[in-house]
Amino acid sequence: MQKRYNIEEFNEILLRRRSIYPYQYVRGKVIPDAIIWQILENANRAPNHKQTEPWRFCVFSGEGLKHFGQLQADIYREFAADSYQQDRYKKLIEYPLMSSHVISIGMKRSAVDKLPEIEEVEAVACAVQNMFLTVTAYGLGCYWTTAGITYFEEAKSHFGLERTDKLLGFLYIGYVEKPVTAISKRKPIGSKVNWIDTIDGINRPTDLGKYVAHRCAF
Ligand SMILES: Cc1cc2nc3c(=O)[nH]c(=O)nc-3n(C[C@H](O)[C@H](O)[C@H](O)COP(=O)(O)O)c2cc1C
Repeated sequence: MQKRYNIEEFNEILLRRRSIYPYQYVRGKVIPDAIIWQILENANRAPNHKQTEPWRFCVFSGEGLKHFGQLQADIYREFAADSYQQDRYKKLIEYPLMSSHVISIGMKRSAVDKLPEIEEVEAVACAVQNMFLTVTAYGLGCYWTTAGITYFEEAKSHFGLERTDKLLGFLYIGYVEKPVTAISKRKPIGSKVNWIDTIDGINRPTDLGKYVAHRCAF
């Protein structure tokens, strides 16, 4: 039999995972490298079709946060064209400085003949969720942003990515100033699930959503 884990604790980590933003972090409080490496190790355990391991990360910490902030602001100013906004430029410099670490999230495309691109993107998203849950389990905060320069072709090379690769955003991480206790708003899972257990394939109404909501209400 497979090893059993503490499922209540695991469900609690999932339930409590929230996007927590840099203005909610304790400024200047630095997460130890060992924890950041564990977060990265857990990313590396994500499922991936054809074992391409497409996730690529650049970690920015310490003075590197200043470098990253200025870099993304400069790229934004140079290439944003008509969508340029001065307050966005300022935020791109300031947000990294409120964080302990920023990690760029990249997809390295290696299986052009073997896999549709979306499957390599999906594998990276699984890696990010592993990071998110690890951050939550450590009692830290993070959020994934695709704002700013994420989809700028010109940004890729600064994060070790080439033309066929994709920049998928940035994970900002920090110690949380004031605990976030509210759980995330979601419509019931029952409203998004068809459950078929009849030979004729006819869906029957299910109270699964209610069941899950009830189980999580502790
Ligand atoms: C791929 C992706 C990109 C996101 N980009 C942004 C973003 O650019 N700015 C932002 O404020 N939040 C961003 N978020 C966070 C979502 O807004 C957040 O997950 C959502 O509001 C639900 O809140 P929760 O994560 O606390 O459950 C992003 C989330 C994902 C998955």
